[in-house]
Amino acid sequence: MVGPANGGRIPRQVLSVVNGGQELGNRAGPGSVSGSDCGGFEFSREDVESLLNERIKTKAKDKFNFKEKCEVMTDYIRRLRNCIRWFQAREGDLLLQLEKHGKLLESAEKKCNDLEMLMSEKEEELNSIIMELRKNCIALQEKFAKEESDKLAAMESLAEEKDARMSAERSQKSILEELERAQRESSSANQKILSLNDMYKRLQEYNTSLQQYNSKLQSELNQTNEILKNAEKEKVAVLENLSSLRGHCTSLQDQLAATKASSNETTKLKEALASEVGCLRLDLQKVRDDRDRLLSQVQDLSAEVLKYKEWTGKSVAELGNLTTKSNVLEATCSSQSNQIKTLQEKLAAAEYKLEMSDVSAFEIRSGYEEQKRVNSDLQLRLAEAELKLIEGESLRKKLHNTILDFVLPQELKGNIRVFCRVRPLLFDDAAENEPKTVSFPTTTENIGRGVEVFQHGQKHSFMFDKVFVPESSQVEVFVEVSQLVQSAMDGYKVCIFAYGQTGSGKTHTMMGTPGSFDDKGLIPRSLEQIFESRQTLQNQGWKYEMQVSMLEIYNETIRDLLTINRPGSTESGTKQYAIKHDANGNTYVSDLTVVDVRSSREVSFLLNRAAQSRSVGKTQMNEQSSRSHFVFTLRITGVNESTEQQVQGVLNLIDLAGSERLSRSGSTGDRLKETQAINKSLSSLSDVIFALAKKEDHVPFRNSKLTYLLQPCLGGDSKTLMIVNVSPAPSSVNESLCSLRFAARVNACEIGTPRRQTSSVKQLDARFSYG
Ligand SMILES: Nc1ncnc2c1ncn2[C@@H]1O[C@H](COP(=O)(O)OP(=O)(O)OP(=O)(O)O)[C@@H](O)[C@H]1O
Repeated sequence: MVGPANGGRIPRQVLSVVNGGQELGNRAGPGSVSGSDCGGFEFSREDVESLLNERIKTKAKDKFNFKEKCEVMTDYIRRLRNCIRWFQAREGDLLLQLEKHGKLLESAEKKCNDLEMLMSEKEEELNSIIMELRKNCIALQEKFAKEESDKLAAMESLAEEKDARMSAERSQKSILEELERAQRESSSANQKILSLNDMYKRLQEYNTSLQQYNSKLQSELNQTNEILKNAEKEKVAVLENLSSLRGHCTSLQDQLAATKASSNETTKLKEALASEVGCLRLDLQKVRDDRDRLLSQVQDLSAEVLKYKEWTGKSVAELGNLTTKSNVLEATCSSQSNQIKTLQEKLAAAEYKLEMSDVSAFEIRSGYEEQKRVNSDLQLRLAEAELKLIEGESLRKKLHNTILDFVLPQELKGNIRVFCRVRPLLFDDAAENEPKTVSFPTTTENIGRGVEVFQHGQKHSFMFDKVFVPESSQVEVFVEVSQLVQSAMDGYKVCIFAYGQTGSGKTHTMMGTPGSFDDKGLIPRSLEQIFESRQTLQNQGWKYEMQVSMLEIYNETIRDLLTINRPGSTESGTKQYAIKHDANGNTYVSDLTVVDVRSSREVSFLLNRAAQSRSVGKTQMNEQSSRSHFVFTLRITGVNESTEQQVQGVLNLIDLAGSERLSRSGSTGDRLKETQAINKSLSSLSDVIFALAKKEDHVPFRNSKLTYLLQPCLGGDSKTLMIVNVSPAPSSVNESLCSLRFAARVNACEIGTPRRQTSSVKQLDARFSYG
């Protein structure tokens, strides 16, 4: 290819032509040189070629577009031609129409002139009307102005009314809201009323069902009481039967033994007689042999005599000798015959005797067999009776611990029950001329349960589970608690404590008068009952082990009352006894002496020993006042191997130190300290009881040794009885009221539910504990 003569460069003007007259300055790439710098040769050949190619491409595109445009234009021209043709065809019609329209236009012009005339007339008319209207308008404007002012006033009043209406609307709205609320409330109240009615109905139904249940319970109770009575009667009858059977059995056994002895004797006699008969038979044989021998001798001698008689020549002397010899022999022979006779008689008698003894031996043997049969019969009946007794006893236990507790509601009202005992007036009380301060209501519902105290002419009434009047004996008090004591044998933790002011009769109630049969207190009586019942239950396969410990809490210090102090030893006084509760709810005191006991006599001995170690002192109110809390604990472990049952009961009997007011007790020095310690621990006891009653999260058991020791009895699952002792002395009325108020609050408490501690024999835990 031949390029331009300027070395392949194309002048800018040429490019401009190629490019359709467009300037290419703005297309210059990097490295291009401006025209002024290069004397008109600005672009390279390649650039131009690419530009040309581009231009060719656009031209080709434009050509294509132009073609399209041509086609459109051709079509357009064709349609225009069609139109022209159509117009040419319609030209005549259109001319005719034009003419018609000219005429019409003329008539219209005419009409228009007429109308103009009419219009001018009308204009005049209208002008007059307008004038009139203007006048009217002015009048109307005046009226309008008036109306306007009226309107303004009306608007103002309207605005006022609007405000009023708004406020009325607002108040209406609020009233409506209130109404709505009231309606809602009313509907909810209605609903409530409905639900209350429903609830009332349900309550009524519940009430009737409760009443039915109550009457059912009552009838069940009556039935159970009947059953209990019958069981008791049966038990008594069985016991009587058993004892008579036992008596009969022992007499039969005695008879049997006597019969056996007489049978032995008879056998021995028979054997002696048999040996005697043997001897006699031997003798007889001997005598018979002798007799035979002698007879043969006599015969020989007789033959000799005959021979001698024949012999006449023999001497007479010799003959005489022989005769005497023969006589002697005959005499011997006859005496021996006699002997034989007597021996035969003796033998016959012995043989008769032997026969008789054989008969009597047979009779005795048959009698013995008969006795044996009767005896086994009796043994069977005895076993049956014992079985019945066991069943009766277990029924008693069941009834006692479920139904009785349900009815006399230790389990319904919690584990604390309260008895009150008012002691008789003592000589020291010196109240002869003073009016009585304590009395007992006699109404049916209060009798035996109510007590009234009069202070400054005002009556204060109290109700407890049981109230003992001054005339009540120790036995009467014990009868009421004996069932509770029995519970300890059945595996319950039982705690009985006496509370009251100093000199009110706590020690009398708990310990009584030592050595007196009638005045024995709860502790010795309980122990007697427990050991008696241990004896009875032994026949049913129960084996009980008892352990005793006794301690006192004096000035917040524990003292072991069973420790054997050598003279001068202060071991017990210095030892630190720690109260511990383990994970199983058992409480024990470290290092405390625990003694195994087998009889109530052993316990009495220990009680005497403890009584000698107790801290007692004299106060203005009591000659022999207990200055410490005395805690007697009997742990009972019973195992029945035949039924594989095991029970663990604890009996805590507590004689609390007397509450007293410092002013009245006349305490000073050590006594004052004692009294303060006593009062502190008693107030801790009341704090604990009230915290439990209120079901508070924290119960201050640790505030005193007494409450910490009794923690399982107070807060746990034990059966607790508080006996509040009251003095009827008018001088003690304030203290009596305090004690009774405290007891009444305790009585109203509902704490815990008693639980029996039973397990299988394998789970036996022999450790000593308080609860
Ligand atoms: N029920 C009663 N019948 C007869 N006498 C009684 C009775 N109760 C108490 N007494 C007599 O009252 C006196 C004081 O009784 P007791 O020592 O038992 O009181 P206390 O409450 O234990 O006193 P303290 O707290 O000071 O030890 C004693 O002489 C006791 O014999």
